[in-house]
Amino acid sequence: MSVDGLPEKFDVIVHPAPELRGELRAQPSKNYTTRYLLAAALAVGESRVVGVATSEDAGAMLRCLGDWGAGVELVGGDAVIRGFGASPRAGVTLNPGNAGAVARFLMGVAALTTGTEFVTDYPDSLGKRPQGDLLEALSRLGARVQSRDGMFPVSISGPIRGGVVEVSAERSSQYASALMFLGPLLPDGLELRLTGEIKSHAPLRQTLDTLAAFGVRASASEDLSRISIPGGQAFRAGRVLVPGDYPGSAAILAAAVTRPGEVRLSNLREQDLQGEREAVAVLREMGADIVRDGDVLTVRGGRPLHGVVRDGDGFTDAVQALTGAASLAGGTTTWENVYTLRLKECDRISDTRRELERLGLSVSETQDSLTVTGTPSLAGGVTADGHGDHRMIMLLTILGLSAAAPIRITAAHHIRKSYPLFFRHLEELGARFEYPEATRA
Ligand SMILES: O=C(O)C1=C[C@@H](OP(=O)(O)O)[C@@H](O)[C@H](O)C1
Ligand SMILES: C=C(OP(=O)(O)O)C(=O)O
Repeated sequence: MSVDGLPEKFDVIVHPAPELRGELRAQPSKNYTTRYLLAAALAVGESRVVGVATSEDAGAMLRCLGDWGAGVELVGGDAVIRGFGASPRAGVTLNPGNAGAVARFLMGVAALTTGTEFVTDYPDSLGKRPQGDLLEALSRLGARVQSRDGMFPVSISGPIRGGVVEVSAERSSQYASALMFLGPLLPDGLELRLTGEIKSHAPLRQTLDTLAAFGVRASASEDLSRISIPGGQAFRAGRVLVPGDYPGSAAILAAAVTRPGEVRLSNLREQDLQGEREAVAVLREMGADIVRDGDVLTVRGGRPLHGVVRDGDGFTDAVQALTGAASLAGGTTTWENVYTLRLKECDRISDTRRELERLGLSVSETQDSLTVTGTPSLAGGVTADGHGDHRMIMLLTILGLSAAAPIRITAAHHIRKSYPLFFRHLEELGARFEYPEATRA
């Protein structure tokens, strides 16, 4: 039984919510869960990752680390990891499911082994996402690499010594993060040169933060184009606490600002490297009433909102949620510099335009931007395609709560990739859902 108690595969019917009211604790951060679990496995000895996420991506990381030889035990809400240090088991086939960051981080570390295979049971999602930039960097460092045109399935064989290497950061920051986990364990370390226009700076800083939390030395230029990681280091086992998750909470906040009522969301620390923290400022700029008291945000919903023009790259995983608010706001919103959204679980620019148009909204796109003109009176009464993408499902749910008639979202169980309790949390606030059998995989 999954943590949400819902069927294995389901569509969701989202009923209009007259108001949202109540208190929630933000779920554990996706990005810190994946990082802390990996760093714990790269340490020798026992680490405790306190309050890990229960999502599919967290499960994928735990499963792969276990397959590589780490001891993995879930104790209450914590993960106790006995690490394999610099010696993950060779000759293993890993399946990271649909988890992009997990897949990329593990592919970097695979250069420590004399051979690791990567497969996915999500050929239409992770299987279509590009891995070439990372594979090229590993290959230039001397690893033997095979792939299907830079995509899954992939095989990587080391060992390698390290040194100076360029890696493109134009399509994803995850390639550079992957090398940052590998670098300290190589004899010669890594001098990373990030090429192209660097995207997603925030997750790179979260990786640096994680290395520091595990006693690993690394230094970076201010613009992150040069990252220097001395070799021959060890990750130091210890105890780390996973902070609250801003990307998933952005969806709760967007739902709360667009309905009448009052919602308190705790466990969201103010000083945090998650870029999606900016969702709070963006919603305020749109006219939302959100007040912070320490780690608690209080939203008084139902205020009229207006559109904004923003560079979305700094809060990439909150763009879908904020598009939910923008779709219900007066005027037009544009997210600029969001090309990388095309390379996520679905094409979050074109697929979003299609779904919003199906709901009667006026939307346009360029190669690297998305523009939506909002409406305070959404008709609903349609079936929308969740595109197997948790963040698309969050966006459509936000709209369903405000539409005049219910919206059905296909294959809504994919919410579990990052936020298994999303519907349950909204139910606690008064929302109403039905969970009929899924009409697609
Ligand atoms: O490093 C990470 O944990 C992540 C980096 C981001 O990806 P990109 O760097 O591809 O934008 C983000 O979208 C993803 O959900 C998690
Ligand atoms: C894009 C995402 O995840 P990943 O790249 O880790 O699959 C996300 O969480 O929205």
